[in-house]
Amino acid sequence: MAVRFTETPLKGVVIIEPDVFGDARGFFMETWQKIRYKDGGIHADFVQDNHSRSEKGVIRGLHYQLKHAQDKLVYAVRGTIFDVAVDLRKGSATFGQWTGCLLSDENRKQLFVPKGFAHGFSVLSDVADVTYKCSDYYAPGDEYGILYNDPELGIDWQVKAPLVSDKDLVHPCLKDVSPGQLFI
Ligand SMILES: Cc1cn([C@H]2C[C@H](O)[C@@H](COP(=O)(O)OP(=O)(O)O[C@H]3O[C@H](C)C(=O)[C@H](O)[C@H]3O)O2)c(=O)[nH]c1=O
Repeated sequence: MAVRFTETPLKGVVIIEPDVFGDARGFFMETWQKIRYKDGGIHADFVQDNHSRSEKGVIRGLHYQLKHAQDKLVYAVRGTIFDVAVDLRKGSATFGQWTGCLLSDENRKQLFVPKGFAHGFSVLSDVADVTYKCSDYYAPGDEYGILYNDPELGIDWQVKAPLVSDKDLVHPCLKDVSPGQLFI
């Protein structure tokens, strides 16, 4: 078998299906391997691993960084999330469009979200543990967001009555973001 890399409608956002080796004890999988992922077009040099745990119905996002923009490799170690990327690249043919992918401890898929995209996810299972590799360091002063329920984005998060942080409730809609806070 080989790791499968599948392009999404948003160029650069890639669904990855690593090999999973099951046996009577359980399973083993490599969740990232630099050369193999480079061969698959994932050229990010990751420097930080994150892990967040969320309850059912949580939506985290839509977040992005500018000066310290991060490529992200997202993986649901436990539970099921609907992982979403929104194209914020000025001049992109898919600017303002979104794509989403179910990532779970069943399908063991990953989503690669490159710089230039806002990222967020909703939690469909009782709890979800999400880990993601980032290609730049956390920069608290370089955090930006888009309102998760921006009517023009029309993202179907597949959750009712979402639990969202106060911070995420006050992000602007994409149409209200100043051009200087989008990607060249
Ligand atoms: C992102 C981050 C946060 N933190 C600290 C700062 C806060 O005290 C606490 C929670 O942070 P926050 O509420 O920003 O966490 P999320 O809402 O999950 O943010 C993430 O959500 C979406 C899905 C993303 O893609 C980004 O990685 C990130 O913005 O962790 C750190 O120490 N390092 C970090 O890299």
